[in-house]
Amino acid sequence: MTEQNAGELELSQLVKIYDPASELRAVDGLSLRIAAGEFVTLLGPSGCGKTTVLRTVAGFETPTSGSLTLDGKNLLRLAPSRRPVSMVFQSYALFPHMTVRENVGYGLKAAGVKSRELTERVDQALATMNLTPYADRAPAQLSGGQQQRVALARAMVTRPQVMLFDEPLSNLDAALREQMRLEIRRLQRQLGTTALYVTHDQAEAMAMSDRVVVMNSGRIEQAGPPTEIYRRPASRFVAGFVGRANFFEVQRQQVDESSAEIQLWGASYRVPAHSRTREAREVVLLVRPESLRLVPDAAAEGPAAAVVSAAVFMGDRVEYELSRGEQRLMATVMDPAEAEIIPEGSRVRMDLVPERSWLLPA
Ligand SMILES: Nc1ncnc2c1ncn2[C@@H]1O[C@H](COP(=O)(O)OP(=O)(O)OP(=O)(O)O)[C@@H](O)[C@H]1O
Repeated sequence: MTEQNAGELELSQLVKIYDPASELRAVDGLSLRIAAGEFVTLLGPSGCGKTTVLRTVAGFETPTSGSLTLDGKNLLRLAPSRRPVSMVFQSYALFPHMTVRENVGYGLKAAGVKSRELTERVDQALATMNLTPYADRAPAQLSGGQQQRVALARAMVTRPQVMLFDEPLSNLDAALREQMRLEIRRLQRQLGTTALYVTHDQAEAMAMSDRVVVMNSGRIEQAGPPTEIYRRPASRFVAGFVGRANFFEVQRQQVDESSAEIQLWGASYRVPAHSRTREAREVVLLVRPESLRLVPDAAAEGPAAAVVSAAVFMGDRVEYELSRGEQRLMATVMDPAEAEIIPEGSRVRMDLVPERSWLLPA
């Protein structure tokens, strides 16, 4: 691999304390290795430290302690402008008095790239982002989506080893956001650039990332591919933060490291289990809405019985809200026939898909 294409980023034991008097750790001993060319997303609630991590990699913040290396070289010693890193902001941060072409070429000009090469590279970046017809416009004459594409073109034209994204799609409408997710991902793959992306939108994180890092209070709760985060969450926090979740308190007999026998609703099920359930005193069963089965049954009673309190038709699926005493549960049924849609007020018997359920420490 060439120097240009490498880009393994390693964050080790990063700590950031903004205000020594309060001792609040915005980032609390975070370690993360991001492979060259990998797309990693930091996901978590407001204030969990995502932006601080990103800004530390960019060089806009200095960590209180810890190390940061790129391909083994210490990044902390380099000023922000000397780091082979570029950042795309939520607010686009374009220069309003410059044309699109000038905005995109700005970094190359500052780096002293000669005018012929500069023109070629800018033209290429504009073409990649479908911006050629807008080259001579001012940012104010573009839509939000077009402005964000200018910001992307400006970030990629300097051929950074790492691209940082700070909630870049938050200001766009839903349809455009979905389209831009794919565009950013395609561009990142094509360039082979390492990407660190910050969002609090879990769908965005799932759709774009090789790996999702779920953060809470400055620490990593779990890091893994989207399927693992969704299907095999390590904690109740992760399960509840990523996707929608029903939790049931259950008794269990551990079968082995990765499965357990549980009793629920008067039946026994064998379910996959987190390895830490072996030592845990209390466990909880996660059942995603699409793994909760409903059987209409006017005579249903006992713990498996519930009442449909809402049935919402979403086109490709129906989303049910169920009530069982005080508890509110969610069930999703994909693409049901018209006659299969269960009306509000109906009694149902619940069943679960055991292999799609997941036992975790409470
Ligand atoms: N410049 C600053 N000075 C003091 N405290 C700060 C500063 N920036 C962030 N913090 C605090 O550090 C913690 C982490 O903030 P950070 O912005 O990294 O979180 P975040 O996960 O990106 O949140 P959001 O999703 O709301 O942007 C918060 O408690 C925040 O109040």
